[in-house]
Amino acid sequence: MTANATHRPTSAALGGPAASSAGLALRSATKRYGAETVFTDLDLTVDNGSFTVLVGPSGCGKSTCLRALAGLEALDAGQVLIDGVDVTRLPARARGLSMVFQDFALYPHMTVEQNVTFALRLQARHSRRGAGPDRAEIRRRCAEALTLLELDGLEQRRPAELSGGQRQRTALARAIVRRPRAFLMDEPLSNLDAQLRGQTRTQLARLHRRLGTTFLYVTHDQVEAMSMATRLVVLNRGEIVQAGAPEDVYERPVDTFVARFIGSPPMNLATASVTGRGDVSGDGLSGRIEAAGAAGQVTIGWRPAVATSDSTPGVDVTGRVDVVENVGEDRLVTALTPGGTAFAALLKPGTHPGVGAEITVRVPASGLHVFDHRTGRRLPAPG
Ligand SMILES: Nc1ncnc2c1ncn2[C@@H]1O[C@H](COP(=O)(O)OP(=O)(O)OP(=O)(O)O)[C@@H](O)[C@H]1O
Repeated sequence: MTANATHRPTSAALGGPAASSAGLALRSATKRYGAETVFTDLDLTVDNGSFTVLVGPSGCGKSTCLRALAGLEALDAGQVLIDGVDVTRLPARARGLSMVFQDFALYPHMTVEQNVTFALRLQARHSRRGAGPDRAEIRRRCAEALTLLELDGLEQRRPAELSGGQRQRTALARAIVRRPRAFLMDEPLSNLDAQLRGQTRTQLARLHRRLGTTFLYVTHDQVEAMSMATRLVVLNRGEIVQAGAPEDVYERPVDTFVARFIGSPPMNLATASVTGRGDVSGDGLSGRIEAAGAAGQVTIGWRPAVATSDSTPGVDVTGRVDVVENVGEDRLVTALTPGGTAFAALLKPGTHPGVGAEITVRVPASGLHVFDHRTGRRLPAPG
C-alpha cells in the first residue's frame, strides 16, 4: 500500500516543484516491542540521492527501521534525522517522505487517475493560504508520473482492471506525484511474479536515476538488493553487519553470515587446517593459501562460479556429485566431500559429470575467502 504519510505537508519541501531530495539517518536508535528488543543503539545512514537497500533475513528489523524513519513507529531512544535535522518528534505527515508497501492498497472504487492524485487533492483542499497545488498543477504532475511509469491510457481504469505490475506502478505513481524528499519502500515487489519482479526492478532503478531522489528499499531478497542498490546495508538481528557498494559487499564479505547471505547460489564454506607456510588440508580440501594470521583452523569460502578445472594455483576441492541442475548454459553441481560437506560448483558448458562421479575443482587463490573459524570474521586477504 502507499501510506499517506504526508497528507497535509507542512514543509516547503513537499509543496512546490523545488522539492528536494534528502538524506536520512537513525542515530543511537533503540526500538522495543514489549519484552522484545528489535535494535539497540543503531546508527543507520542513508545518503542523499542514494538507492540504499536494507537487506537481511526475516525479522531482523528492516521494516521497523523504515517505519521509524517514516514516523509510523516511535523510537524508545535515539533520533531520526532528515538532512541532519532532528525530526524525531515530527509526525509522519510532516516529514515529507512517501512510503510504498507490498500490498499496494489502491482504493478499489477509484480510477488510476483518482488514486494517483488522491493525496494531492486532499492537500489542495486542506491547505490554508493556497499553498497546495491547484488543479492544473495536479493534472500536470499526474500526467508526468503516469508517463514515467508507462501507465498512459490507463487513467480511467479501476485497480481490478489492472495487472499486478500496473497496480504496483500506480502505487509508485501515487508516491511520486507528492514529490517526497525520499521514497521508503517495504518489499514493494513481493506480490509480483518472478518475471514481473525482474522488469519492475529495472524500472525502479531507472526511476531512481531520473528522479535523483533518495530511495530506501527494504527486502529480504538479496538478488533484488544486489541488482538495484547503489549502497547495500546488511542487517542481522537488529545490527548492521556490513554497509557499502554492493560489489564490495559481494567481493569482501566481512563475515560468514554476509558471505552466505549475499550471492546466489551462496558462497561455499568449509573448515580447513592451515600451516604457517599456508598449506591447506581438510575434508576434501588440499592446496595452499597465503593469509596472514591464518595458521590453525580456519573457515575457507569460495563462490560456486570461481571454481575452475585448470592449473591456476589455489585449493583443490574434491567430492562426489550429488545433484546436477541446468542453469542456462552452465551446470550447477552440488557435490559432497568424503566427510559429507556439500559444496556447489558452477561448471562450464561441456562439463557434464553425472550423479555419483568424483569431481575436483580448483579454487584459484584470488577466489578464496578466509574467515576466523571461531568468530566467523574475515581474515586478511590471501595471496
Ligand atoms: N507491531 C509489532 N508488535 C510486536 N512485535 C513486532 C511488531 N512489529 C514487528 N515486531 C517484531 O519485531 C521484529 C522485527 O520486525 P520487522 O518487521 O522490522 O522485521 P523485518 O526484518 O522487516 O522482517 P520481514 O523481512 O519478515 O518483514 C520481529 O521479531 C517482529 O516480530
